[in-house]
Amino acid sequence: MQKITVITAYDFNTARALEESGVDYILVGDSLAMVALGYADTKRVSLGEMLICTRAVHRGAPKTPIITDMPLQAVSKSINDSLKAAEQIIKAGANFVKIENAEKETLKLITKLVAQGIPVFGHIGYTPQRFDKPIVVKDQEKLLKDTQALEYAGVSGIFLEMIPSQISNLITQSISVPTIGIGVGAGTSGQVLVGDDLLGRYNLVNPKFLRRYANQYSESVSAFRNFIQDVRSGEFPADGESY
Ligand SMILES: Nc1nc(=O)c2c([nH]1)NC[C@@H]1CN(c3ccc(C(=O)N[C@@H](CCC(=O)O)C(=O)O)cc3)CN21
Ligand SMILES: CC(C)C(=O)C(=O)O
Ligand SMILES: [Mg+2]
Repeated sequence: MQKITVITAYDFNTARALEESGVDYILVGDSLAMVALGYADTKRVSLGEMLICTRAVHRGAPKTPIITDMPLQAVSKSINDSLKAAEQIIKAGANFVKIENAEKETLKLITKLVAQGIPVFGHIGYTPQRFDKPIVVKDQEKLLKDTQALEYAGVSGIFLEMIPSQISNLITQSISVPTIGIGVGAGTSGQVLVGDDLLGRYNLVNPKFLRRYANQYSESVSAFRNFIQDVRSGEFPADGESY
């Protein structure tokens, strides 16, 4: 089977480029909290902010399946509020919601969402909404139990973040839904990276799992500097560049 590819996007123009690239899924990750909004972590992003980005991505990539993260603020309330939040995310253009961890309350929520026809991806291992800093999660027994519980709850697939590759392989072999890995080795059904990370556009984290395919941050700085220099020296605008 061909591997599944997932890349995050938070805005219209990045979504356009992703749709043209032929990626399998676009993830509107709550990583947008850090990457697009400048918060210190993913915990404080609001449902409203996730909705704005989901709508923008849907406009840019109307044909690509979109997965949107349920923000912590939408899952730490009553189950009814969480259900309403998920409905709003789907109305904004997402095809799936993704929810971190496999605790009892989370499994209950997933079961209800699936029963209402809202497809869900799970996310276990390092789950940033519940941890203060990145760690590798190694409790094989718990991870296997959690995956089975998520599959039973009806998830469409499971994101695995920062767990040892042997455990990730074991999980992938033991369930019938696809696994999407980040920092868990090559044995998963697919791989995900944050789009801004792989473009070299966001350089405030440097995880081992990150491969950079461009250096857009430094390219941006030098393009901005060139403009500034051209304006200051009178090189811009030239005669043909005005009305
Ligand atoms: N831009 C970005 N990329 C991501 O992959 C990402 C986010 N944001 N935000 C949400 C989570 C957080 N994730 C992260 C964030 C940082 C590291 C990281 O810097 N790891 C380093 C340092 C670990 C440490 O501080 O101890 C590493 O070497 O793995 C890993 C995963 C993955 N997700
Ligand atoms: C790192 C991926 C899996 C994610 O959850 C995000 O971008 O928020
Ligand atoms: Mg996330």
